[in-house]
Formats: sequence, structure tokens, C-alpha cells
Amino acid sequence: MNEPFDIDAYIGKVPNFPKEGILFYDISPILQHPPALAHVIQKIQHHYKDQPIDAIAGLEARGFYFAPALAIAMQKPFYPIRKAGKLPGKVDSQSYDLEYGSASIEMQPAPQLAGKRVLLLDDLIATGGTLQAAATLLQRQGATVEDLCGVIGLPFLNYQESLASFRIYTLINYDKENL
Ligand SMILES: O=P(O)(O)OC[C@H]1O[C@H](OP(=O)(O)OP(=O)(O)O)[C@H](O)[C@@H]1O
Ligand SMILES: Nc1ncnc2[nH]cnc12
Repeated sequence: MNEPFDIDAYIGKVPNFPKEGILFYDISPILQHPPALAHVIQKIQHHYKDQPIDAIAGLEARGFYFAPALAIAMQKPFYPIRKAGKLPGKVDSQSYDLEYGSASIEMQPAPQLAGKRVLLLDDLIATGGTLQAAATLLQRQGATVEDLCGVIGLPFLNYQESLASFRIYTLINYDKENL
């Protein structure tokens, strides 16, 4: 891998979005620069190269920007976890709180994940509520979820505490900034 690569240069910072007082980290520029997206995927792939991972799961919507690309790179099946009401047929649901609201996510039954080691990926980890809810869904299927990955981490929102039982890997972390 070519190091160093300044991922920060490809992350927009948008004050007061989607609510007053929130500094929004926008990963869209990563997607619009193939070397940046390739770097992100390769870096995550490299981080997990010696870990026995059977499948990748990712969160709608922004987790979907990265997780299927990682699944192709790692040659593992991908399992989508979606916002409530989007997946057809029987689903399992879990609600959770966000930095700026609350929501509910769902996944389709996946009995084939029982006993499998799943890497759960999202674009950003803030309070950790989304990944905790997603891990709960996967664990209800019998999957083992030990590893969580976010392209961005906001440790000042204390995800390390809410996700204390997991290994967490983030590519870049941001401290709290004053608006
Ligand atoms: O660690 P948390 O406090 O749970 O926050 C992180 C989550 O918040 C954002 O998703 P959002 O719900 O805004 O939805 P989106 O991906 O559809 O934009 C982000 O993409 C993560 O999924
Ligand atoms: N500050 C933030 N920027 C982008 N996505 C987020 N999801 C939760 N908090 C966020």
C-alpha cells in the first residue's frame, strides 16, 4: 500500500447539518476520487487480512458506499442491514438512538450466519448506537460479531463505551470542534 494518504483531505466538514450544532463529516469526496476509495478499501482489507472473517455486513445508507466494495475485495458475502420498511418479507427489527435522532433498522433472516464471524462496517461511528443495534440483529441470527469498522470515528461521542465488548477499527478519528 502507498502510505501516507491523507484521507482527511477527502472528508467534507459541514457545520450545522442536519441540525444546528452538529458538524457533519461528509464522505462523498472519497467516493468521487477512485484512488481515495481504493485506499480506504485496501486499508480496511489489510487491517483484517489475518483475521478469520466469514461475511461482511453493512448499514444503509452510507455503510453501503463501502461494504460491498470491501466484500468484493475480501471475497466474502455481503449482508445488508436497512432502515425500517425497506426490506421485503419477514424481517427482524431493532431501534436505536442517534447523535441527531432515533431510528429502526432491519435485516432479513439469515440462518446461514449462525456460527459465522461477521465484520460489521459503516461510514462513521459516533455514539455507537447504530452499530450496537446492527450487531444485536446479527447476534440474533446466531452470528459472532467481534469486529466493527468505521471509516470515521468520533470518539468524543463515547462509542468506545457503548461498544466496549467489540474490537473497533477506524481509519481516521476527529475530536470535538467548536462551531
Ligand atoms: O454511531 P451512531 O451515533 O449510531 O451514528 C452513526 C450513524 O449515523 C449515520 O447514519 P444515519 O442514521 O444518519 O443514516 P444514513 O446512513 O442513511 O445517512 C452514519 O452513517 C452511521 O450509520
Ligand atoms: N457528525 C456526523 N457526521 C456525519 N454522519 C454522522 N452520523 C452521526 N453523526 C454524524
